[in-house]
Amino acid sequence: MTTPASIEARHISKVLGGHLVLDDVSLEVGPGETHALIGLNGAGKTTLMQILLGMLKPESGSAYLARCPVAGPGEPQWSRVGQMLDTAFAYPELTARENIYCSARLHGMGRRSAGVAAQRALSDLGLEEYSARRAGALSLGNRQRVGLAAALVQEPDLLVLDEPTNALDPRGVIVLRRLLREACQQRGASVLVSSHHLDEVARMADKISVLHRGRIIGTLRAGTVDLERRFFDMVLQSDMQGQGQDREQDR
Ligand SMILES: Nc1ncnc2c1ncn2[C@@H]1O[C@H](COP(=O)(O)OP(=O)(O)OP(=O)(O)O)[C@@H](O)[C@H]1O
Repeated sequence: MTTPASIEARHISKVLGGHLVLDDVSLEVGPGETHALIGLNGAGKTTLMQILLGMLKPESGSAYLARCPVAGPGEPQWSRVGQMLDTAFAYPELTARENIYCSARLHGMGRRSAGVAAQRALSDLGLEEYSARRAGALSLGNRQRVGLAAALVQEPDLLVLDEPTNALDPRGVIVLRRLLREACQQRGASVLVSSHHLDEVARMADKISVLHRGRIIGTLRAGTVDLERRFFDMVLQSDMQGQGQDREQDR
């Protein structure tokens, strides 16, 4: 029996370029849950996602996917994981369909089922008319759609998506929101997304964590009114506390 989906960071700290970019970060995304990570540029969102996906090692703390440590013995079942980090990755020389098909194969699907799944993913993301076009010749938004189709093609139940909507048009945003909702409802997926768009996050996520200067400084409920103001209040308060502590240390 497969373990229920979950994504977990436990007390993760990370130093990059001599700076502490993640400081004791913990969060958990349960099965059937969409959790959004919001924060200003440079807050540490991508770094945290890279650690959760085993692409970077933390200085301390641990990451778990479906309760399995990401580093160490008993690695997670990577076929259950769909991810898209930073700008959507696609082999520029391959067509949209070939990119998505490759992703399905790399996630362990057989030839026939990968072909069927790639066709479905192309259709889900509204990419059919571009299916035979080289990824390198697509617009930014359509390349992001290819990246998302490649992340979703094998119907993963562990999804880590870094700013998945930043190049999408409003129709694409609605489509992605529906696909993520279906993943949660139909296969109990755990979804972690980062975004700068608070109103969009409010529609997509069950829970919102605010990451600021490498620390989780609070959580917001998706239904909260005036999310933007609450976000900035939280950031400002954290900065003021930080300045107060600096002055104490200077004495
Ligand atoms: N390879 C690296 N070497 C040194 N510093 C790095 C490296 N990668 C990231 N950083 C620094 O780590 C911090 C966190 O970066 P990260 O990309 O995780 O932030 P982010 O929240 O995803 O930002 P954005 O919203 O702009 O994408 C930043 O200060 C960044 O400059």
